[in-house]
Amino acid sequence: MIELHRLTKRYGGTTAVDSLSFTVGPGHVTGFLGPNGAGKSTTLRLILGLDACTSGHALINGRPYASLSRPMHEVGALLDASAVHGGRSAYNHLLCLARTNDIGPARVTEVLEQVGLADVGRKRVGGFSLGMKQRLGIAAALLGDPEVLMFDEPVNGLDPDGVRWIRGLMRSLAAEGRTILLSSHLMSEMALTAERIVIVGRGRLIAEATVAELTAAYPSLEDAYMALTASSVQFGAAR
Ligand SMILES: Nc1ncnc2c1ncn2[C@@H]1O[C@H](COP(=O)(O)OP(=O)(O)OP(=O)(O)O)[C@@H](O)[C@H]1O
Repeated sequence: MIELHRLTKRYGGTTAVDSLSFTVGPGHVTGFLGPNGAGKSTTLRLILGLDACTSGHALINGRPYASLSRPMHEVGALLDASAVHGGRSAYNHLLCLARTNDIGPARVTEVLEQVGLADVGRKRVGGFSLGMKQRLGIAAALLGDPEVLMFDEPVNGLDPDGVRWIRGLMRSLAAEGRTILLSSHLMSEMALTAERIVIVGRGRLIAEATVAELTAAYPSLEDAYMALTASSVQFGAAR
């Protein structure tokens, strides 16, 4: 479970996350939506302790990230697939991560197979396509077999086969009773993958509802999103 209590982050005069409170429960995929600059990535970074919050707090299974003794066993995340050392092989990249959390090499082989990278595991990550790097980032998130998983735009760069694979993976991880928070701008994918939706705009909570509730109230999830975020879009192009 992920719990946010009045989470706030200011960067100078910019309030990226503004007193944000919501809970992400286990057993289903929760979609995390919002316009560009709404504060989604900042929120994910705050949950993972990669950035210090200004006030409020975020808890993973009831505890702040910093107090988790073996964090990869509790929470896994894909935030930025390109944040990998290009000179290392996929296998070695994962092995380095695994060692920091007492995870053995057999698990590295297992997750490489799970994400479809077993055949290129010994190749340098620098030569990987964006889609391959996304798969590697997902493998890293899965390494510790965590109960809580967070993915920021995981389908970026994936081919249609990969997009379908991600959809199935997210749903099966949720069906295993895990807590899945999935950030994406692809409404059609979100409608097929998520059961619950959290929408933010300008750092604030706009809506928290099931996909079924939103699609009952609006013609589609995309229509619901457009209506609910209409006054929160900061970077709309001239029409
Ligand atoms: N390190 C930082 N320093 C200063 N401002 C930042 C920093 N990180 C984020 N911001 C600002 O915080 C706000 C929220 O950004 P964030 O990246 O969290 O939004 P987002 O919802 O993930 O956007 P997108 O959908 O475009 O990825 C933006 O105004 C952004 O410019």
